Amino acid sequence: MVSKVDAAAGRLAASSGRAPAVMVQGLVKRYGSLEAVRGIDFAVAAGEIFGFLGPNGAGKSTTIKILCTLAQPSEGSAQVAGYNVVLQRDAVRRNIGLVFQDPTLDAYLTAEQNLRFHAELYAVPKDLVDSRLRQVLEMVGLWERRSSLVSTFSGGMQRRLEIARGLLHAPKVLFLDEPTVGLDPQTRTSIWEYIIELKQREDITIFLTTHYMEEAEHCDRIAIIDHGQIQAVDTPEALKASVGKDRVQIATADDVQAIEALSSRFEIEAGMHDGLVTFSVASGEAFVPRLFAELGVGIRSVSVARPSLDDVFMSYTGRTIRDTEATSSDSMRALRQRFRGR
Ligand SMILES: Nc1ncnc2c1ncn2[C@@H]1O[C@H](COP(=O)(O)OP(=O)(O)OP(=O)(O)O)[C@@H](O)[C@H]1O
Repeated sequence: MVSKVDAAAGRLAASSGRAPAVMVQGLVKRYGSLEAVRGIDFAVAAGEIFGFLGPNGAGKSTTIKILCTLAQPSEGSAQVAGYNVVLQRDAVRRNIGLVFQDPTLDAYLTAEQNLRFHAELYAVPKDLVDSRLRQVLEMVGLWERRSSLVSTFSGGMQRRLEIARGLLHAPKVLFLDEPTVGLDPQTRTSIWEYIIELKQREDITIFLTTHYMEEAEHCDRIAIIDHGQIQAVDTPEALKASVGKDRVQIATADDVQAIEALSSRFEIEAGMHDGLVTFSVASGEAFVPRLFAELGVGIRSVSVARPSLDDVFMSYTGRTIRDTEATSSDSMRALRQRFRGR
């Protein structure tokens, strides 16, 4: 029998002409009696930007830890860059880059010294180090600042340098945990420009977590994870289409009467939101003319919104993204220390 993930991986391989960069099959992780990851399956195509979204405690960090070889699965298996994360741990580690949300740079070294140290750790061939160093520093716009101490860098510059460092050893898969958390909107935009450029310039797969819905829009595909299970995996467009309803908000001359009329004439359940009568319909565009013609209550304004990723998230997890603001810094800090100290 062909499993769901095999079928998905087969489609991915056929569409990209290459083996999947990440393959996860029946993955389970238990901490004592707690099942943090409950049998998940997914595949990430080579060259994809794949986003992992989920509320706090959903199992995102646990899954990333397993993929980065920092935790052992209780059941199931995972391959990264073609290597088994349990049986071929060193090969996996050589082929991945990690960027975590907390700074991991040595602030009292220059940008270049930080990168050279990393090159040694990862045994980048000596004759390649100079050219590679220049390439990644230019990519993140820090070549001119290579001799400055990291302590003089802004938060955004440090994050860019972290990304440059994560790329130095030319990993096949780059894991980014909340790459823009804590940064101002302008810096977040510029980090995303680097991520998208990275995908075009380097032959790399990017696996990231984010709780910013507008960032999830940049991903080729998103997996929504909740209570240790994957609730949905698809492109942002397809996920939004799956919600299938537009949100209509109207300002009326009499809101109570309008809500009653929507119920009696159209069998639509409406409520008040932001001081406006609010409801969902399959096609806002088609419904609005009927609304004006048949509601029987004065309408002062109408707005129609297509489903957002927030609506998608809500429909799959029952929570808004605001409830899920990530506070995983402690666990990621521990994870990073273990990885660096190996
Ligand atoms: N080392 C551990 N020992 C015991 N329980 C753990 C351990 N690590 C994680 N958990 C539990 O496993 C579940 C999943 O945690 P995980 O950190 O993977 O979630 P997450 O989606 O990354 O959330 P966050 O964004 O808050 O980090 C949570 O209930 C968490 O408390």
